[in-house]
Amino acid sequence: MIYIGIINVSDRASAGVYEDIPGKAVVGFLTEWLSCDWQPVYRIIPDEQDQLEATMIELADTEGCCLVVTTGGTGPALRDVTPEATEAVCQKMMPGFGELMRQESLKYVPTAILSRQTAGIRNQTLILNLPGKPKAIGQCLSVVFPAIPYCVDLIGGPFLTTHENKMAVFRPKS
Ligand SMILES: Nc1ncnc2c1ncn2[C@@H]1O[C@H](COP(=O)(O)OP(=O)(O)OP(=O)(O)O)[C@@H](O)[C@H]1O
Ligand SMILES: Nc1nc2c(c(=O)[nH]1)N[C@H]1C(S)=C(S)[C@@H](COP(=O)(O)O)O[C@H]1N2
Repeated sequence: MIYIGIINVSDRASAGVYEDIPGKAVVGFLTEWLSCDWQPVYRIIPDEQDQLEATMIELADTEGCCLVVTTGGTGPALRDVTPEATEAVCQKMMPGFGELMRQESLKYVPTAILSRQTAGIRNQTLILNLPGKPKAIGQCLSVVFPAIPYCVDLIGGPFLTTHENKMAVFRPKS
């Protein structure tokens, strides 16, 4: 089975003040796009760096997720520590993901540059940050997703397939 982790990083969602709209949106897009069998491994946690690092490590190392998507905690506010946690648990950073998502988000909001969203590799897991705004989820995930299956191939993960009419992915011919 292919496992994909989804972590909603939000003080308010973890306290039950918000319904977890961003996390559910990630599951919704992946369900629409992926044609392979997969299962979500789902967590909602507060913006606490230690807890976030421990959760990323658990989903990558123990649950065996090939991809972990976080939502929220990427901004400049004091409690926003998702990029720091991502960097702390990854051996390799993948700055192109953040660059492309910010460029795309700028088409929608001038505050796109306030997100420090990034991505990185922990062993055989790609960890990807999305902003917490529900609308940002699809805008950001759809623009980077075409490169994700090949990235997962390159780190020795499972072969992710998609419905071509919903989400066309790109794998260079070897
Ligand atoms: N379920 C939701 N419903 C409506 N808006 C949401 C929801 N989740 C997040 N947002 C919006 O996205 C913004 C950023 O979300 P994020 O989860 O990073 O929260 P935050 O601003 O860090 O606040 P906190 O961590 O205290 O909950 C929120 O300020 C809010 O405007
Ligand atoms: N596509 C998109 N990107 C976005 C936004 C948005 O509404 N749509 N909001 C921005 C704002 S206002 C902030 S503060 C940062 C960080 O959001 P986060 O703390 O919820 O991760 O994301 C930015 N990126």
